[in-house]
Amino acid sequence: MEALASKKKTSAKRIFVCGDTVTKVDDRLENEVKRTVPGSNAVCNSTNACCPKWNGKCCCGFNYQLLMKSLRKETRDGTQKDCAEIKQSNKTKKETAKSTSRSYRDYEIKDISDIFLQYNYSYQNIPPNLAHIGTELLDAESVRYFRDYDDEVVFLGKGSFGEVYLAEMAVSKQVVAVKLFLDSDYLDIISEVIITQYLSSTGVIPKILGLLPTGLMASNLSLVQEYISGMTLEDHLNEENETALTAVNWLNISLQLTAGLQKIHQQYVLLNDIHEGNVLIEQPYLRVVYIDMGHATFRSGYKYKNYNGSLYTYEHLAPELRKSQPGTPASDVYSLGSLLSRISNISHIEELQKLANQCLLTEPSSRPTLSDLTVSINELFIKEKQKLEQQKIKFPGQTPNTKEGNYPPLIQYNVPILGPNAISSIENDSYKDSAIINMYEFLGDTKLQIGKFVKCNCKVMIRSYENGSFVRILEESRILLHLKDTGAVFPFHGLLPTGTLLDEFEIVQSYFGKMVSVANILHYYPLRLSDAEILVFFIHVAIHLLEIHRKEVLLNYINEYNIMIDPENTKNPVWFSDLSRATYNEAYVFLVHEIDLSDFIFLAPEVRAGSPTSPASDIYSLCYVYQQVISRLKGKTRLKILQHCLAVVPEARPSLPEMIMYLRTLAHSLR
Ligand SMILES: Nc1ncnc2c1ncn2[C@@H]1O[C@H](COP(=O)(O)OP(=O)(O)OP(=O)(O)O)[C@@H](O)[C@H]1O
Repeated sequence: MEALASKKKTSAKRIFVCGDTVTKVDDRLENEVKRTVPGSNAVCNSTNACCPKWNGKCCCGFNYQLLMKSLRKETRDGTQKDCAEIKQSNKTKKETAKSTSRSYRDYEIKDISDIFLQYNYSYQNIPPNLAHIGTELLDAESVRYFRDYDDEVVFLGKGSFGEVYLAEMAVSKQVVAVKLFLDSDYLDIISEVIITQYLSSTGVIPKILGLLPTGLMASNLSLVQEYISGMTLEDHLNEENETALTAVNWLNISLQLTAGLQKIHQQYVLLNDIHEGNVLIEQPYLRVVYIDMGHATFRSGYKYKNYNGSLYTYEHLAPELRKSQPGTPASDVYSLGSLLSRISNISHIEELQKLANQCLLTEPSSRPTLSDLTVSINELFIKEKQKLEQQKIKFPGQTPNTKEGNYPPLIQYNVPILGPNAISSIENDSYKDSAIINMYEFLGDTKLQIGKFVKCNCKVMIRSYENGSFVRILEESRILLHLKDTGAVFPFHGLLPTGTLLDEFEIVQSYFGKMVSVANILHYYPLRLSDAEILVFFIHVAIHLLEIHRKEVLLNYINEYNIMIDPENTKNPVWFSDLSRATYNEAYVFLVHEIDLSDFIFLAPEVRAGSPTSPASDIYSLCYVYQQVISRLKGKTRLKILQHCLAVVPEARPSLPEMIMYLRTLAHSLR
């Protein structure tokens, strides 16, 4: 008992039990290699050039594994004790953890660059090999393992080659997952690391922060990666966990799986081992991330060896892989098909099963390409999106007595079409207006210009969409007319034709020169605003949003760039400027796979996960802007963010009247 207690005490102090360097073993390795292969370099000239899986490059002409084995044997007693603490705690975890253990490590590789080309994956920008890819070697102190109440390191999961622990970077405090490789070959580890690093830019795998030596042997390494907070796809598919995911969520996941794999293949990488345990679904946004590049190959096909016939039991692998034939992009498509099939079972989306069946065809050339598959799943997603968007929205404050259709249908609003001479240009470079530039930079496919409306000799803002559809432009115009009396949007003057096509229309609205966006305020004027001024401004914004919701409109796209302020107008100082995604009495579903979710952090989590928008999702976005403003008020009284305002569960967020009341009380207390 006493011995146990004292052991605990030591372990609590020694957070970095696995933090020694590899110098010692590298020195020994170097000497040994120099002795065995005169003229060669110990861990290869460039570590990257060593691995057979990097396009078949192997620079070391000696039996590396044999050497490592003998070194390991020699040093076993001394060096391998370094990770004793973590391994000890693993022992217990091993018994409880669900093992996805697979023992088909033996493989051969075959260059298949030409096959990637046949799949229309461009050869441009694909390096000949990955010899240039490097990964930072971290020192022990840079990573701190989290410990639970029992002082055990926090275990995240286990695979056949490693165990994964929760930690944080000591300086940045970024939470990370540390994969401790167990009984893995040094070259395999480096291969996994290099391919993971190479794929970093795709955004569909966890980012690598570096490699952490965890003992004296070269293979005593841990991979430090971005922590993905969520469950594996396997957990979601496990019916015991009765998932709350809806059909649109599942289609979102399927789309990300397909588009994500396509991004990986576009880099000439095959994963060769796609299964439910190797996909993480980040909560609450349902971002799909492929983990475990342990079998991934660059420019090459993977050929599993099948000494004892056990490969036949791995049903997620394509038949050609199970027959020990080399893999191609179609082999990954087969494994993807087995995921889609399971998703279709649980979500009851029959059309998805049809697509999965095509992926699961025995003949690789009969399986669909990933681009065809993305198009087909996208069609299913859009069908589901339309169904959801047509559901009537329940706005808070609407009682059973509230009359249905309080307001006229949008079609009743007549949209004026302006003549060719309605707008004259403004000479003095008005496009340099900072607010406009600021909005312009953010809007991407939207163009904003300023002109003079001849009829009233006043400044107007002209908005055009690069890929706009007439139906959408018309709807936005009618919503602007519908909201006219709220004062929450810039007065709408009409549509300006710019070409001969129906989609070529620009929206003309009033423009008040002195206004700035909240983003401008944040970037240029943060210290000029007092807490009280900030509060007054947010009370105005919240009241405007309430008026908009009362008119049964959702904005669906509130961020710091499209809330405009006129500091000199005390009566009505704020406007919402972008109604390109606003809906009247309907929800909006974002095409999640088409947008870079990291740019849309102001959207409510459920919306980023593919669910329809709601009054609560507008409130989330508003609070997000509010939080942005107050968090940048350095050196001032920090106004507390409204409790639950950014809650993950929409029902937990306050209503707008509650928010307004809270902000007013706060403003009152500051007087
Ligand atoms: N970046 C991460 N963030 C959070 N959890 C992770 C992360 N990476 C891995 N995990 C957890 O650890 C488990 C094992 O990781 P991983 O699949 O990489 O190990 P492995 O030994 O290579 O597995 P396999 O047997 O599939 O080859 C995963 O199932 C997951 O639960």
